[in-house]
Amino acid sequence: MSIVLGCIADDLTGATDLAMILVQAGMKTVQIVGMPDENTPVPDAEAVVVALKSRTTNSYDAIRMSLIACDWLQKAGAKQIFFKYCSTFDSTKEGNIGPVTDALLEKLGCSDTIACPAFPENGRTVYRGYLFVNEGLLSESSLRNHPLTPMNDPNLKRVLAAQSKSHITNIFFEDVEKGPEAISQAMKIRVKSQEKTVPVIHIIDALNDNHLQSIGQACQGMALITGGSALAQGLPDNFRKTGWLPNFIKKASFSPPLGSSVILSGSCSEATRAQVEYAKSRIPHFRLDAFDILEKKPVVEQALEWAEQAMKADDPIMFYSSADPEIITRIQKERGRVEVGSRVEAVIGKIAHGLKKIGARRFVVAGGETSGAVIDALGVKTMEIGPPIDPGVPWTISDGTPSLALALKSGNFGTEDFFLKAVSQLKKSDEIEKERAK
Ligand SMILES: Nc1ncnc2c1ncn2[C@@H]1O[C@H](COP(=O)(O)OP(=O)(O)OP(=O)(O)O)[C@@H](O)[C@H]1O
Ligand SMILES: O=C(O)[C@@H](O)C(=O)CO
Repeated sequence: MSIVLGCIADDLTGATDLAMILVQAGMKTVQIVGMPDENTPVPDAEAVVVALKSRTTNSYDAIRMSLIACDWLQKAGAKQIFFKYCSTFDSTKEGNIGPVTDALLEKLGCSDTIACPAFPENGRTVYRGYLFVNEGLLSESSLRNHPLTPMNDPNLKRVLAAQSKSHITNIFFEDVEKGPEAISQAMKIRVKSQEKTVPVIHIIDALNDNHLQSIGQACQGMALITGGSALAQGLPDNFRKTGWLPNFIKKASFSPPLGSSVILSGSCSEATRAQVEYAKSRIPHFRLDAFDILEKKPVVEQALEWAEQAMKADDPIMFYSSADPEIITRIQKERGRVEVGSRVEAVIGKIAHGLKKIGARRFVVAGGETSGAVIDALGVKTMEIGPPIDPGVPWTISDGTPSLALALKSGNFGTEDFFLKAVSQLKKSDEIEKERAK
């Protein structure tokens, strides 16, 4: 088996989201955590997703990491590179979506690429170049209060033009609706009519999965594509047409390790806060106070002491630092956004490490940055993708001994009962396994 599609994701939960969509579309997919190097074995897979932590780093580092990942994927045989970012286009004024796309365009020698964050199943659609979250504009959604990447402008052309040296164009819904041929044609016209000698990035409208399928088909043979995970659903068929991918889909097996279940939430999104509230009234929980963390109180020790007792019962337990926007704004004003974020992440990582030592084997983590910190602390290098819990969030199993079951949830994904649903999904699979073994 050789790699056909090489993906670079700018955060961990986004990578898992993409890997799940590729698996569902029939590609054997492995996720590599962090930058691969010459010692990283090429997995036996058709698609590889490299999960970086480059969404909120400085642009220099984001470019450097993405180019190294791209190089590795190309050497491993990838015929197309997919730069995956958030379906809500999470980025700062400086980047990193624009700078990384520019650098990849240059490296791959492309005249153009596309940018399409749409993820209709999760309510993200693009119409006339404006990004919508459910029924409203991006800038009216809770993403305007994101602690690291507040999104206040829904006009993707404007947002990307501020970050990128490329020429930004739009391909509107009317062309997309007509299908792959019309989309390809529209892209060609825009590249031809471009007077400057810079590459072109086409922001493409997409309101539903049919549109994404058409866009995927129109991208056949394009060396670089960029967008949200849902864009991937249209790609495997291109590879089947060229014979790079078999026409049958093999179902992968999934056997999660046994052990205690823990929930770690560092996401402060609206969806996660509702999920935390839901779980709080049902399972033992421990609040991580960001002010205590900044004052260097022994939060990790206290949390683990509590966990040793709480884990004696069979219930999952939850740790959360998730807080309301007013509290976040206050602490960030006092101590700086980056400082607060990284200190809280470090503490959650240490707690995860301690929990593994005392028997936790099933981790549900909320938040992309938080998941990155947890995975680092747990020493996970690769992950195999298992069954979906909710759109965009699968169970996964890590490499290494002991192996761990991990559900890494993007901040805004999942239903209100997500945490408990994820845990009971594995319990059900344990019961089925027990029955089978009888
Ligand atoms: N109480 C708190 N006060 C200030 N910052 C916090 C607090 N709790 C968590 N944080 C920080 O907020 C950030 C949340 O980002 P994270 O990526 O984990 O979640 P998210 O943005 O909701 O998820 P995603 O990136 O998947 O959309 C992290 O850096 C985390 O450390
Ligand atoms: O695309 C999304 O919304 C997610 O995969 C993600 O990246 C959130 O951090």
